[in-house]
Amino acid sequence: MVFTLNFGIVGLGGISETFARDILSNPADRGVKDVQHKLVAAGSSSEKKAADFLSRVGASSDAKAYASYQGVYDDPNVTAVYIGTPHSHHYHNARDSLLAGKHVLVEKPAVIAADQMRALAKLAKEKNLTLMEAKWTRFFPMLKEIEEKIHNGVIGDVKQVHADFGQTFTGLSGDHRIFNINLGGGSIMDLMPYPLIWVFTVLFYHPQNKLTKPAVRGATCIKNEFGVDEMTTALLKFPGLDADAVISSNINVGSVSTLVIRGTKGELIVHDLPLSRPLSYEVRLRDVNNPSPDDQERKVTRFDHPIPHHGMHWEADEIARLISAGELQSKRVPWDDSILSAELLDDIRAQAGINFPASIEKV
Ligand SMILES: NC(=O)C1=CN([C@@H]2O[C@H](COP(=O)(O)OP(=O)(O)OC[C@H]3O[C@@H](n4cnc5c(N)ncnc54)[C@H](OP(=O)(O)O)[C@@H]3O)[C@@H](O)[C@H]2O)C=CC1
Ligand SMILES: O=C1OC[C@@H](O)[C@H](O)[C@H]1O
Repeated sequence: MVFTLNFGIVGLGGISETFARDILSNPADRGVKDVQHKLVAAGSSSEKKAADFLSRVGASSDAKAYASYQGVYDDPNVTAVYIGTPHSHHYHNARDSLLAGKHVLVEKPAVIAADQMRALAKLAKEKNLTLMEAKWTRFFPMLKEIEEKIHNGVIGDVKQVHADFGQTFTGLSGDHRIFNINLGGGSIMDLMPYPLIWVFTVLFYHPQNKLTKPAVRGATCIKNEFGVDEMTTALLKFPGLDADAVISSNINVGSVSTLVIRGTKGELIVHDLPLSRPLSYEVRLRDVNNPSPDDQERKVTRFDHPIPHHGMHWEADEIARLISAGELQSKRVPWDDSILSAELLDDIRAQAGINFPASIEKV
């Protein structure tokens, strides 16, 4: 029996379009047989924008176009709402959806401040509804494979993760969400969630870490003329593992993103980035009996993982399975995961000196 999840989407920008196309792709293309998705409604700042969106992405002709988000929340055909609005709006949109009785998949970062995530989790529990942050990369088969290998000691004891995500945003005005402090702009909120996804995968969820929270041991940023961070670097300490993570993000110089995991027996390097959607990796093992690791050739094995379509369908499959099973939260992105990443982003922003308006942080 195939479970069909009826989605409504609010905030019809770039990522909502990618998400819509992915959920409407054939599940067989990714070997999925138990769930499928239908796009039944879209809510926007204008009805025409919503109608054009639905027709462009190939939704069925009975899908409803609304000139408001509330139209989607109140539509009885909608089972789950996908929220693709700017960061500042996630909390309020997710709250409104839950209050209207809808399950929620909310774009990353789910909230501006950790207290907002705590409030959403409490509300979802009270309403008996499924809530998940759209940390889509957590659901990639490649990431699951890397997680398993690292946790099984493929590169020995893991000592350091170096995760950097840079992407340039050129030709945009200060009103654009990426540069607008009132919309939660800057590299920390937009890109840093991905270095964190990798650090969580490799270190936080490492069995020997026993879910011990890392400490932020410093964060520094460069601000741009609009007052948002355009480049940030932070250091995380995992005392349970005796391992560190260096994470960085930038929206000014882009350049070559980096993801290297270093262990006592070698390295695992992720290639074909961005960090949000990588396609391959290599495991580089040294001869542990050789006392001089720097001088020696590594035994290198490469693994390729092409992604069918864009890859956001896997997170949609996850929430469909959760809803079908009556589960409120995902085991791969539980509410505590979203709360912890929000706490770390709060801490990084505080140490880097980035203050958002109180109006977008409040519960
Ligand atoms: N998972 C991923 O790979 C990606 C995730 N994202 C995340 O998705 C979210 C949206 O990003 P993206 O699609 O690039 O953003 P866009 O700017 O392209 O779209 C955002 C949409 O939100 C709505 N909106 C509501 N209020 C505002 C406002 N005050 N200013 C601007 N837009 C508003 C608009 O839709 P409408 O007019 O229909 O209401 C707008 O089109 C962000 O949280 C971002 O972090 C972004 C890119 C990739
Ligand atoms: O989530 C994201 O990943 C890819 C980036 O292009 C985008 O700005 C960001 O929001």
